[in-house]
Amino acid sequence: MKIAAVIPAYNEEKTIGGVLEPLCAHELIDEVIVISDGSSDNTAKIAKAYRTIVIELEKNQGKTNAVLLGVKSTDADIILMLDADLIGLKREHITQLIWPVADGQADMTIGIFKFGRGATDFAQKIAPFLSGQRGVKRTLFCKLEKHNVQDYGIEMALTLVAAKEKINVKQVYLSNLTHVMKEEKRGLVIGFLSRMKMYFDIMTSVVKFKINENASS
Ligand SMILES: O=c1ccn([C@@H]2O[C@H](COP(=O)(O)OP(=O)(O)O)[C@@H](O)[C@H]2O)c(=O)[nH]1
Ligand SMILES: O=C(O)[C@@H](COP(=O)(O)O)O[C@H]1O[C@H](CO)[C@@H](O)[C@H](O)[C@H]1O
Repeated sequence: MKIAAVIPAYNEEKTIGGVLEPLCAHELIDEVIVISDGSSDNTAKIAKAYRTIVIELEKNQGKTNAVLLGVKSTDADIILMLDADLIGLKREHITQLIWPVADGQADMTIGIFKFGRGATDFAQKIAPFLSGQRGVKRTLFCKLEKHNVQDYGIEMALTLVAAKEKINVKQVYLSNLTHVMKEEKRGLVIGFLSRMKMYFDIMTSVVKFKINENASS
């Protein structure tokens, strides 16, 4: 059974090294694929210094496209999805996300921050289905194709497909892990506007899913 980590990264030079360090050292991970999504900083350069495959997109294509390109580039049976802006990623978090899927206890894991930072813990407590930290059986990605998901819609779409297919989903708590929030990366105004765009992408993904389901029933 082959396991690949897929890391979408858009201008994450400050944090990507801290994600790749434990990932590349983990014995259960066969491949680490970084998709630099039109980054204009040193994200790709830093990623290349590790045991990784780096796909460099010339233009920004959005998180969903970046992840799906990464999945298409590997024949791994299990995909570990991780964001490149995590702070505090440890070996045990990686094991927690992949082991239930590798061991057949679950088809997808969803990682929830706990004891990281108040704001990011709270966001994941109220919307665990949005988390970008997941172990996912490859077959689940095939079921996404007809939904034409874009930008920040991928996690919501995976969650909806999993519920529809009644597949086994396991939530795992990732202690002392957090990420850099949009407002911290881009400033309050642009960060807030990016957050609103993200919610729009998520809603669009729900609407597309419902329309497709109604059309095929
Ligand atoms: O157009 C984008 C936006 C985000 N990301 C990556 O997707 C992950 C999750 O993004 P996040 O929720 O942190 O959003 P952001 O704060 O980057 O908008 C991070 O690794 C980003 O670098 C990406 O590859 N392309
Ligand atoms: O936690 C959240 O509310 C959002 C927004 O994250 P930021 O705090 O703006 O980095 O991020 C989560 O949801 C996104 C959409 O599903 C995912 O792409 C992120 O990976 C996830 O962390």
